[in-house]
Amino acid sequence: MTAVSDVGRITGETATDVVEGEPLLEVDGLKKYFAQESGLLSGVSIDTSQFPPIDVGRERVKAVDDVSFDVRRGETLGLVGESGCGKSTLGRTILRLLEPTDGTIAFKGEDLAEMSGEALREKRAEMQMIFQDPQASLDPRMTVGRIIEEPMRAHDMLDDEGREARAKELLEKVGLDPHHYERHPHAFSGGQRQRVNLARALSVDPDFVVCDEPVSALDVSIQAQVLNTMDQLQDEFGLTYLFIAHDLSVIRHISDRVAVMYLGNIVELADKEELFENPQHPYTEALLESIPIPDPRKRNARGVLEGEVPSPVNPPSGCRFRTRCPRLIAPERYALTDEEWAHTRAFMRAVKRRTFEPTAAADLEREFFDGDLPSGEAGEIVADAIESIATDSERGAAGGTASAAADGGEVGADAVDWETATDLLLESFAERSICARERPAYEVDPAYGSGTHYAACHLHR
Ligand SMILES: Nc1ncnc2c1ncn2[C@@H]1O[C@H](COP(=O)(O)OP(=O)(O)OP(=O)(O)O)[C@@H](O)[C@H]1O
Repeated sequence: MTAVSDVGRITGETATDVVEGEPLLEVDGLKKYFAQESGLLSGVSIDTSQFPPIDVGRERVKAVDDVSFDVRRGETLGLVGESGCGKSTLGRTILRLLEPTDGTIAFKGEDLAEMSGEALREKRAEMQMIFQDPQASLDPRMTVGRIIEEPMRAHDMLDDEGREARAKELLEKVGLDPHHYERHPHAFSGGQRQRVNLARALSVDPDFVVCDEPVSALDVSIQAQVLNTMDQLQDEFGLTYLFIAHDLSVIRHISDRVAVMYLGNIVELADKEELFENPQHPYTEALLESIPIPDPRKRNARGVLEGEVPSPVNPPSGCRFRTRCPRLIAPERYALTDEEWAHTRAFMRAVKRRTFEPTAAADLEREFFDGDLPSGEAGEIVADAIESIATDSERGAAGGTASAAADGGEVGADAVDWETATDLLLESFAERSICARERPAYEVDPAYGSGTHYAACHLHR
């Protein structure tokens, strides 16, 4: 049970309106697009849903694109994903530090997305944010006492004396010496400064705190101490956390449930143990496999995420992870065996990334297909792709690749037509996969506990 300390009770209202375990925050269909000014031509996009259909100079960065989840009172929901996948934007949009493009953000049943002016200002006391860089977020000219009192002053809470008493009490609660009330931020270490930030966030007695990479800038040894303090404060103050981090070991330490974000979407959400022990999305699996393994003999077992995160301006259709996914699903039309598809997929990825030196067609067939191309239409497509890149093929004569034949019909490694092969393979296989056609959203049976396990992957269809 959560015990709310006296220092927490200054507004006379302690979120008793939402019972522990019930949703405190319900996010539905949330989008945050940024307009991005860009170069003359790169900025021209065609949007047939409007008139005129051409939109000049404005591209939209789809940082958060249709995200739905809830955060239950008293829990810590971890939010993890690679850099640039939209975690900070999601956290800030929820707190209305950024204007949402679409969707609802229900906090204790009231839609923050619709709120403005005084109503929103009042709500802000109930929701606070802690940022990554404790240095940058503390004004060096102010004493820590004043820094902690600032939000109380902004929300007209208590009188001068009351604020000072509360600031000193909070210093103690976050593990600092109340006598340091008059000190300036520079007198504190990084970990201590983050504790000052915690005290400041708690000063207005919030129910909900978005913590954006709060320990990423700290030494590993200090991280655990600050996380433990955050844990204690959560119990004592009855707090609910949305905890953003790219570091899975930090997420594992602090979270009750974990949401995994990729390119503006939540791709998996489950109880912590379920997510770590029974991951069901290939992106989550890849993230877990890329946790550094201390034992150097096991390093080769590490999975590595291939390629770059695509641009959020023009994200892939269907499942956003499909362009990097090692488990892309075969298009139904070819009726490939698992082995044929595994070979085809590996070949397609290798061609796309140009990870091999082209050789004779028979060598490529041996290397990628054990000398045995898939049967039927798929096999013909693969044979055509091989034809485009093999060093012994008659590309010019086949008429497929004019560039190869342009200099006297000499076909060598430099005339290899990677582009034709890549386009052919991607159009025939990747673009015809269900992964490219439909956005996945499934619930799977949990192996650990009984919590809901959401996995946005068509492997669960
Ligand atoms: N003000 C902005 N204008 C345009 N694009 C933005 C803006 N803020 C963020 N973005 C873009 O939105 C995407 C998501 O960024 P965001 O910072 O939310 O990701 P993140 O997962 O928090 O990454 P990091 O951990 O690196 O902060 C990125 O492509 C980023 O470049």
